[in-house]
Amino acid sequence: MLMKHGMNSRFAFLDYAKSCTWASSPVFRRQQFLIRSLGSCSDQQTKYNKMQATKSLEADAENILRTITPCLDLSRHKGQAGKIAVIGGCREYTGAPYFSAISALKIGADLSHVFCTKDAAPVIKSYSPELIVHPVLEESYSVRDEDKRSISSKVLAEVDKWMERFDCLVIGPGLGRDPFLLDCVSEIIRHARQTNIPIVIDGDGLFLVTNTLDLVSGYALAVLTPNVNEYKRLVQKVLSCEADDRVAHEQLQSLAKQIGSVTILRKGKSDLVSDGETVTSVSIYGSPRRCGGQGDILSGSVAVFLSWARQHILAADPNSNSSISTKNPTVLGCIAGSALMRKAASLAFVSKKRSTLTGDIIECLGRSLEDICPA
Ligand SMILES: NC(=O)C1=CN([C@@H]2O[C@H](COP(=O)(O)OP(=O)(O)OC[C@H]3O[C@@H](n4cnc5c(N)ncnc54)[C@H](O)[C@@H]3O)[C@@H](O)[C@H]2O)[C@@H](O)CC1
Ligand SMILES: Nc1ncnc2c1ncn2[C@@H]1O[C@H](COP(=O)(O)OP(=O)(O)OP(=O)(O)O)[C@@H](O)[C@H]1O
Ligand SMILES: [Mg+2]
Repeated sequence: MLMKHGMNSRFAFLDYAKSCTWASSPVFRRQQFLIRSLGSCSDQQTKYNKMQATKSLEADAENILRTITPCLDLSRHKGQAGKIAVIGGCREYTGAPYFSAISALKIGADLSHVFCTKDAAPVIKSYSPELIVHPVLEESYSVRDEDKRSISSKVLAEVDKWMERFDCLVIGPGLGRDPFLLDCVSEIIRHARQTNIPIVIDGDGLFLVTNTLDLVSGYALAVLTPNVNEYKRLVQKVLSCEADDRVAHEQLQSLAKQIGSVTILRKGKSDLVSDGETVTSVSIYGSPRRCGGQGDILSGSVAVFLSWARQHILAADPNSNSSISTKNPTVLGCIAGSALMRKAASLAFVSKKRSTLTGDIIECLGRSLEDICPA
């Protein structure tokens, strides 16, 4: 019907449809949503056709994971398999940055740093001697108003000393929502962009970015990993409507496009990944256990695979037939990170069932990668 009349008569179409029972059908409501979200520009018909044609293809996740994971080679030196930094960890949350940073190491990164508040640092250090922990962030309660400017510069200088060494930053696990701390983290994001360091934004980092979209808008090396709540807030803010599962793929694609250049990994029963151009799903494995902390594992996992995907693409023979080397590395990183996290969760669930915790899943990361891509 819509195609027959063309988009010029879309309002006539809506009027007609409202008057019949079909107007209350899910198909009609879905079309209405699409039409509204297209705006009123002249190439609506093309846009509409494109959106109708948007198919979320299930990713060939294991193949991607196998292709981008670097070989273990005696000639390589420390650091070449990845240096990751997590910006997060405050008085309330010390588990989240730990889960993210330790997951990066367990998957195969060489070094994993955590930049957190002074209170959180000794706690995070006590979980593991493997992590390099920097107690540099400050929350409002410990800073006088007159000192805010100088402390903010100090925080930034501390992080900047290290910035260029990192292959990827994960911003947000257990960060908290203190306004002064978030202001400092905004500056860290700006510096990461200037230095072209990829960033994975999760947890409270998404709270910050949702309220200040400019921080990531137009940055192709930014990945957002929202859970259900975080996704709803992003959709409300950016698309001015409610998240709607009936048009999940189109909505995700519009969201990524509207924010500009970023890649979004929407977590859920199936993980959906879009950079605004394509939408891909990862539905393999997974577990029915929903303990907190699995998203933190995912953020560390995506950071490592994103770094490996970039390395793989840089080293790829331009004449090779591998279609993977022509893909967006942020999308590849999301697909591989998601698949590995879901496989580890399913393995942990087989042995731990209802008592599966995040630590159990982390313990399964190595075996999961080994099953797919033997060392
Ligand atoms: N062991 C740990 O330290 C863990 C810490 N975590 C951290 O906990 C923090 C919060 O993550 P969640 O996954 O719980 O985040 P959610 O956004 O899913 O929920 C946070 C809380 O905010 C509430 N909320 C919903 N909408 C809101 C709005 N518009 N404004 C303010 N609050 C709203 C929710 O009801 C919920 O109670 C993050 O920093 C996250 O990284 C989690 O990763 C879980 C594990
Ligand atoms: N219903 C589901 N079925 C299967 N897997 C799921 C389901 N929901 C989420 N997951 C998987 O769990 C992982 C974490 O997603 P989740 O939505 O729990 O993140 P989160 O809320 O940010 O976690 P965190 O507690 O670490 O903050 C994702 O990789 C996703 O694939
Ligand atoms: Mg989370």
